[in-house]
Amino acid sequence: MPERRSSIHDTPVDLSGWWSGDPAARRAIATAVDRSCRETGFLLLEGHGLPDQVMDGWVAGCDAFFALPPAEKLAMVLPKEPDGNNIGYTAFGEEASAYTADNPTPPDLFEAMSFSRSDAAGPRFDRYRAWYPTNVWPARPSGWEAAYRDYEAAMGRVAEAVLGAMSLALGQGEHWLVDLLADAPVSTRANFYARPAGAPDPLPGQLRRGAHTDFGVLTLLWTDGVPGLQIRQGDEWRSVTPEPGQLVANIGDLLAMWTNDRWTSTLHRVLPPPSQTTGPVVRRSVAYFVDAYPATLVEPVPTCVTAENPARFTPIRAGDWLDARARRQLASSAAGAA
Ligand SMILES: O=C(O)CCC(=O)C(=O)O
Ligand SMILES: [Fe+2]
Repeated sequence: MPERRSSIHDTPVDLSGWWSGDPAARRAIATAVDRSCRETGFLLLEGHGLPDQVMDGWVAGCDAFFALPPAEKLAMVLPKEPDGNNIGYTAFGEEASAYTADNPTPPDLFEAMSFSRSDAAGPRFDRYRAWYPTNVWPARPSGWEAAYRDYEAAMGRVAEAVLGAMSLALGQGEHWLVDLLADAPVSTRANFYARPAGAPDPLPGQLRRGAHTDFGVLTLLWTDGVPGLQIRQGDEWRSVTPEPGQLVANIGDLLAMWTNDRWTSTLHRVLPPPSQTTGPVVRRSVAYFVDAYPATLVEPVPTCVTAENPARFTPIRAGDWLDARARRQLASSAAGAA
């Protein structure tokens, strides 16, 4: 039976009109973004301007890193910041995303490597330095940091366009989110989901990535096209499988709060390969997370609050929200674990 794909496949959002600056083209994109954000909180992006060779260069470095001997990768496990952003290597079995949604499960079947924005200099960042760690690069693969810089700059432009369209859609003027998030923590996480040949089937309830919502404002996701990502729609899980060249965008908890739930922060997960798969199945993804400056107060915007739909959230500082959510995803903090 063909897997049930999400309706977002029928209505990808084409950003190509954004780059001309034409106000009518920008408004049309904002309308499309608003529709997708209301319906699913997930968008497929085309015309996003991220050059293939930039993404390919970055992903080639990620592949080379994950292929290193385990000891070399484990040397990149860095101390966890109790309040702040974490960079470095996440070993297989270290995290379970579903804990953040109050659903204890066995650990997720992935490893990851995370990086922070590399332009966070100055007093405003120093005040919250733990949220803006300085990236640490392994000796191998060579050239990976340079590839990151190119990727980071190009993805930053995509994020600006999407945030601009979102701001217009919310009736706030196109610079609203871009300005509000100029100093936000931004992180990139390369995910590597390896199932070696002959691996035992996962434990009951064990996924490549457990069901969770993203904590921040906006996530831009590249995947290699290998299926697995699903989003929750009513009572169903629907598959999201971008075509080559498409990016996935989804909103996180903080934007759901800012929009007073006009846009939803949708539960999503990554399934393992079908049981009794004998050969190896690798899946790779790269997530670019835009959060919000820790001191920023997040509260429903006036354009999303009416007499019939009063504010559903009390104001919360972004840092308090992000920190509470991040603490819960370490496997060791699971309900019932030590
Ligand atoms: O690998 C994927 O497709 C999704 C990863 C994800 O949800 C995340 O990193 O938050
Ligand atoms: Fe996610």
